[in-house]
Amino acid sequence: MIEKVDVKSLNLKELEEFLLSLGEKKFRAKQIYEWMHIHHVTSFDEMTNLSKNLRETLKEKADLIVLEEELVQISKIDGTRKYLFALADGNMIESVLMKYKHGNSVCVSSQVGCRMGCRFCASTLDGLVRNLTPSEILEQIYRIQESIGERISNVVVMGSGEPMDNYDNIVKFIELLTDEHGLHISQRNLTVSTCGLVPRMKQLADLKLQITLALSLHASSQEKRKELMPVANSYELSEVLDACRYYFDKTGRRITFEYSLVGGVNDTDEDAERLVKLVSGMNCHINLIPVNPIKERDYVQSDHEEILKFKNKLEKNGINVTIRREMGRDIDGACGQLRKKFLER
Ligand SMILES: C[S@@+](CC[C@H](N)C(=O)[O-])C[C@H]1O[C@@H](n2cnc3c(N)ncnc32)[C@H](O)[C@@H]1O
Ligand code: SF4
Repeated sequence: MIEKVDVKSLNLKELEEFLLSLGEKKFRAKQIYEWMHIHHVTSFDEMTNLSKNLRETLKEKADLIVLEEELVQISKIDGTRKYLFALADGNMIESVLMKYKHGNSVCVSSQVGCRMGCRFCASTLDGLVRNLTPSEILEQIYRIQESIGERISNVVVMGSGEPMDNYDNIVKFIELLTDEHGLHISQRNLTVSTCGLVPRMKQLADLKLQITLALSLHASSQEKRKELMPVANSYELSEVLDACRYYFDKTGRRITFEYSLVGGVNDTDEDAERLVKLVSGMNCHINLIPVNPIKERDYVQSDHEEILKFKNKLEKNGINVTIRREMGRDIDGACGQLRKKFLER
């Protein structure tokens, strides 16, 4: 069987080449591109300015990737929505919509599952199933925008999966998401979070994009990081921080460090002091995240007082720090949990 072309993962130039290969005029590509990336139609039949013949050819030769909304949970506390989407092959992924005063932000998944094995994370419990295509990552945003009837202005790649482990597809996704002929989200409104795959972080830096890179740090010593994140067995903390400095040098973009506070594990005074030393002199921002306990592990959240103490220590040393608001506390919290619960059922 000849494989169909995933047209939503093609940039305009590639789509033009595809149309030319079908014996069609180049300008058809722009029309199809707009139907997919601006109007977010769900079938070739809705592309009404194309001839019937062309629509039939497209059905035969191309795939129009569309996600199916399987379930939505809406937080009564802050309106956060958690979506479970079905992919064409039956796999499930989750995405989150957070409503802020400054606009709507969507957190997307980059893989089905994850193979990085971080101890506190529900996404990795069953390992990696597969990478998501650029179209499947984009679709999470398009379906959510269509379902709420409001524009999405911010995107964070912080759902299930390690984006730097799906590098080429993520870079293509960024190109399509920020393209002026599509949804045209500003690069500055996009954050990509990584557990610290050093060579890929440097490769991304070399593209000199204006996106924010977030590093999941979670520990201030190599030993403790290794305990929480197996990826630390491959890269020393010093190498990961050097890659962050490299990213800043190439892009001028301030790095965000994510630090999930786990009670009794990485939340002591000593941890905070080491963290201060580690990032001193760097143009960065630290996001403290009270860990969201998952039932498969016995990690617990730090006490509220400990969290404040930790934050104050950083602030006193001139570090930009925020405690991340726990959005959607009343719906299946940690990413990967909703999918896991659904699969178990
Ligand atoms: C799910 S990951 C996805 C992006 C990328 N793989 C990474 O690790 O940065 C996004 C962030 O959520 C954090 N995270 C995962 N499970 C968590 C939990 N149970 N509680 C709090 N934060 C968690 C991760 O450490 C990471 O900083
Ligand atoms: S925290 Fe990120 S890298 Fe680690 S297992 Fe979860 S999704 Fe994967």
